[in-house]
Amino acid sequence: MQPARIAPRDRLIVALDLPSVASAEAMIDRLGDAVTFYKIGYQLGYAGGLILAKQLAGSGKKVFLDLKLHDIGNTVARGVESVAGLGATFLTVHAYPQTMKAAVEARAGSGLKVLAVTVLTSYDDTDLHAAGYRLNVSDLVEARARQAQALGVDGLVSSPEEAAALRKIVGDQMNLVTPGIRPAGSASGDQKRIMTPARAIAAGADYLVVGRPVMEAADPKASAEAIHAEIAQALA
Ligand SMILES: O=c1ccn([C@@H]2O[C@H](COP(=O)(O)O)[C@@H](O)[C@H]2O)c(=O)[nH]1
Repeated sequence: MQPARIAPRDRLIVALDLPSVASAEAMIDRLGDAVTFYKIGYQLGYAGGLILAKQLAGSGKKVFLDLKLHDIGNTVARGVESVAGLGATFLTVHAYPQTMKAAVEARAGSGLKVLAVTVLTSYDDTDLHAAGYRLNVSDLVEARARQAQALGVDGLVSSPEEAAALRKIVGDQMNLVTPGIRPAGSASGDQKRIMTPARAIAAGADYLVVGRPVMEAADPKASAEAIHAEIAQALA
């Protein structure tokens, strides 16, 4: 079920959820060769992180820009064109048809892959209903995955809880990228749909996104290496 094309150590994507480029650079130094793939989201992106993203990509690390774009199609397309020049591997957009269509068209010819965020991993059914949706999480994730696939989106962001069902729907052509990863004993924080690294890989996730369990660890490098070991064991 797991695509052989992904190097095992690239399956861990560490979220650089930090307040400044200086703190991110210190963390990258500390993590060294334990991390090959970094995610930059709102916190660091709005604090100079897009320049860091370009430098990281230029230095041989892989970069996931988790910008979760959602706007009118023209604005999304122009934004994606700008992001395509940064050398990132992945960019997120919210899984709305106009947004996904614009992003896919705008990334054509670049190396950038567009990921659609299906339903945020901090949401459960109650949260979705409070936001005005009638569907439950699993049905909305699946409906959005089908739309994303039909529109040519490169991958999906979901909880690992949905990974097995999504694999059946989209096969192995779309990347399944899963936040909501919590090694045994880690605090869940605001995440509501979580799994351990080993269970997420066994469920069919391609990439595991991990932030606080690494960023807040006493020894972040040891934490990342422990996740790699769990991934390797699950793949064996
Ligand atoms: O549905 C989603 C989409 C994105 N994220 C991002 O992943 C990391 C998770 O961080 P943790 O500290 O491991 O919870 C964070 O940057 C989110 O913005 C997500 O959690 N869920």
